[in-house]
Amino acid sequence: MQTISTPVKTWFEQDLNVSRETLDRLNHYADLVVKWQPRINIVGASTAEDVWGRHLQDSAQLWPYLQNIAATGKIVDFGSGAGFPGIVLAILGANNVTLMESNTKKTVFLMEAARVCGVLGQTEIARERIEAAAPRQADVITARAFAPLPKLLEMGQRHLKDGGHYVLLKGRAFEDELADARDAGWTFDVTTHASLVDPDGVVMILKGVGR
Ligand SMILES: C[S@@+](CC[C@H](N)C(=O)[O-])C[C@H]1O[C@@H](n2cnc3c(N)ncnc32)[C@H](O)[C@@H]1O
Repeated sequence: MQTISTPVKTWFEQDLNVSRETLDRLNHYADLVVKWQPRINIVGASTAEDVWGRHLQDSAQLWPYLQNIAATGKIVDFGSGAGFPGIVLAILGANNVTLMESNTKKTVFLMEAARVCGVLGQTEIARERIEAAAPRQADVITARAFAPLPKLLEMGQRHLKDGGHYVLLKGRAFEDELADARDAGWTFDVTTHASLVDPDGVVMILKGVGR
């Protein structure tokens, strides 16, 4: 079992109000990430020591911004890697999550994680390059540590349905990325919320994206 600090556990139990069963599934997932880490380097080795704080909570902090669409809406997670945030969102209750990941070893891990965590029926694991994949008609596109904003929007618009939006985890360069996206001709309404995990990072929500 991976160590979970008291504040992180309290946040999951009280702020997210997750059930015992969901916490157990997240525990299975955390164990699997750490077990596979030496084999395929799915997360940074140093971050595997605090998989709950660095990866699970970081991903789960998106949940309050997605909860209202998660039952029926389609979430497409770009460059899911080990499943952050896509697998975490499925465990929390998102019913229709597409995990787009081009690396074969990572998609093998994602299949195993989805099976072990009981979310295979809620997830599509797409071993594809996002630029080449068939349009997915997403209600929401999520991404963490995937690509700078102009590139992400370039790839995303084809997969987003009319009226869809982005919910992104962004690091300290988020203001520069917003400026770069505007310089590239993108228009959007943006809201940012301080990250609970990265002192310089934000949850970034982009609506009405166009060019
Ligand atoms: C830095 S990792 C981040 C993984 C995960 N989102 C996380 O936060 O831990 C970026 C991932 O995007 C995947 N990726 C990069 N370009 C891609 C593309 N064009 N299509 C699909 N996946 C891509 C890589 O294989 C890699 O697993």
